[in-house]
Amino acid sequence: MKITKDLYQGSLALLTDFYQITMAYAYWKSGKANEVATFNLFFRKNPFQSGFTIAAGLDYVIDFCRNFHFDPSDLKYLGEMKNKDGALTFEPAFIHYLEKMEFSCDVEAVEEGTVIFPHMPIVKVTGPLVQCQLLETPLLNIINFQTLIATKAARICVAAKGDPVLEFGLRRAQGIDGALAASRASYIGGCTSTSNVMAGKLFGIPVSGTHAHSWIMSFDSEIEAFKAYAVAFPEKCVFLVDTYDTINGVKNAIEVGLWMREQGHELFGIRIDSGDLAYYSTIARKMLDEAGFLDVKIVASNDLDEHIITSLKIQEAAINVWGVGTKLVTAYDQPALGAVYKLAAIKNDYGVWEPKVKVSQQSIKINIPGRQEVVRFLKDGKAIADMICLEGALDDSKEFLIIDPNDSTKRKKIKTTNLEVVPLLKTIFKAGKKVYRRPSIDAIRINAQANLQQFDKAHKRLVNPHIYPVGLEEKLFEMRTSLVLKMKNYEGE
Ligand SMILES: Nc1ncnc2c1ncn2[C@@H]1O[C@H](COP(=O)(O)OP(=O)(O)OP(=O)(O)O)[C@@H](O)[C@H]1O
Ligand SMILES: O=P(O)(O)OC[C@H]1O[C@H](OP(=O)(O)OP(=O)(O)O)[C@H](O)[C@@H]1O
Ligand SMILES: O=C(O)c1cccnc1
Ligand SMILES: [Mg+2]
Repeated sequence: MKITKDLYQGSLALLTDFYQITMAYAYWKSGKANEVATFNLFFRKNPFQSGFTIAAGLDYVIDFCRNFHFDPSDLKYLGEMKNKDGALTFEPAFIHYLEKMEFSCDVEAVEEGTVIFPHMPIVKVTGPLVQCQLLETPLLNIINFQTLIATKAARICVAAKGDPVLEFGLRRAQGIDGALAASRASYIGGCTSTSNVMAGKLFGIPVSGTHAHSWIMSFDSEIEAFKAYAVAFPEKCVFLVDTYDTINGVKNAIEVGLWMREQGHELFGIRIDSGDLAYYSTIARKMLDEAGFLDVKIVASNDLDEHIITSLKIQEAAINVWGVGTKLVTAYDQPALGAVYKLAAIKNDYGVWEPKVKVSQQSIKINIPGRQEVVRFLKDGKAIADMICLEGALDDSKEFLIIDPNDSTKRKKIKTTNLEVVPLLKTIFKAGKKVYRRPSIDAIRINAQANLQQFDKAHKRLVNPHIYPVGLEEKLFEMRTSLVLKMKNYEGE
């Protein structure tokens, strides 16, 4: 069994819900497969009651689209599929059609590391209806998870106030790919390194780590264990001090630190992994300082998240580095983002785009119809509002009224004079050809930090953040309202 060896290489086309294939077949059979459509990928609520979200996963989406094709083994599997009555599920001519299918869509997307908000298209796919449809599930699978984890990591880093955050999640992550994708997204969100060596190799993320309790337990004494570790790693050596008795462990770390100093080496840090982290870190700091180890770092771990880190900061815990695993990579308090992928427009026989809407009893679930753009308005480098508008709206006017999609009484006037207007959607594929240069993972991480800098700290507050204004441009709002009313009448409500 090959586990991840072939992942992201060759065909991943069957990594989709069966209904995408059945729809593809039915589109093909009814002659609709090549109608041109636009789908938008967006989410409806920031995760973790956060005031912001960090986009991640586009690099996987690019790989997925570039490799989009059906392998002979995929075609065989689908071609041999039978209904209960024994008849083939898909006609051979459809299997042949899939064999010849080449990715030919336009893709626009928000770059990874960008701060994003509910309702805005994060990925916009335009192309043959059948291809757009087949992309729904894999695109959601990729973007939902990585965006969720990048956001969790960013929140943890906000709590850590600039201290390094080491991602330690592999052992508790959701399987192999969950772990790899989580390490990548955590780094984008601001973590300093991962403990996952494979993620280090695959994505070029720095790897780092300390040692486990088992290392200490395998020796007759803690001192012996520390010394042996220092011999193996005289630089950047971190001792785990809580195997038997934390205060005694710190004493032993100091003793071995002095011994290292005699050999011309400096102890880098200690790690505390249990007990009251505020209490023990404060005592450890005092002991280390008094022994002349002012630069020795104190690493803390053990079920940390943004809220415990905030609490430890308030308690003035003497912690310099945070090791965070389970609650980061599993997005413990909200395990899914809930982004969706909805049809927004179809080109009619006359080549004119027709907006499409899905009506719902819950107004938050009504999608935004039509071909859209998203822009961010910056004033003196600070983000003041985002606008979702119909394509071309920015060419027509310098003044806009934006309206909250969920509450039409919330409105804001924007005059673009003196504002920087930043379009958020970048062209990634044009007619199936990649036109976007993929940034390095470090550039993406820097982009996330730079993006977060543009937002007032009120939006980054971890609890009850101030809601950042994102509105529909007036004409789009009105078009949406009238389309919803029309569709409701049509359905006789
Ligand atoms: N001063 C503190 N303020 C708030 N939370 C803390 C503080 N110190 C530790 N914590 C958190 O409290 C929880 C303690 O968990 P738990 O009681 O399971 O661990 P422990 O008994 O200290 O360690 P272990 O079970 O690993 O030996 C952890 O989530 C930890 O991060
Ligand atoms: O707590 P997390 O945020 O997931 O960070 C990773 C944890 O993994 C390690 O121990 P492990 O949990 O395997 O054993 P322990 O519970 O005995 O410390 C490490 O010492 C941390 O406690
Ligand atoms: O390197 C560490 O200290 C580490 C790695 C994984 C999990 N817990 C701790
Ligand atoms: Mg643990």
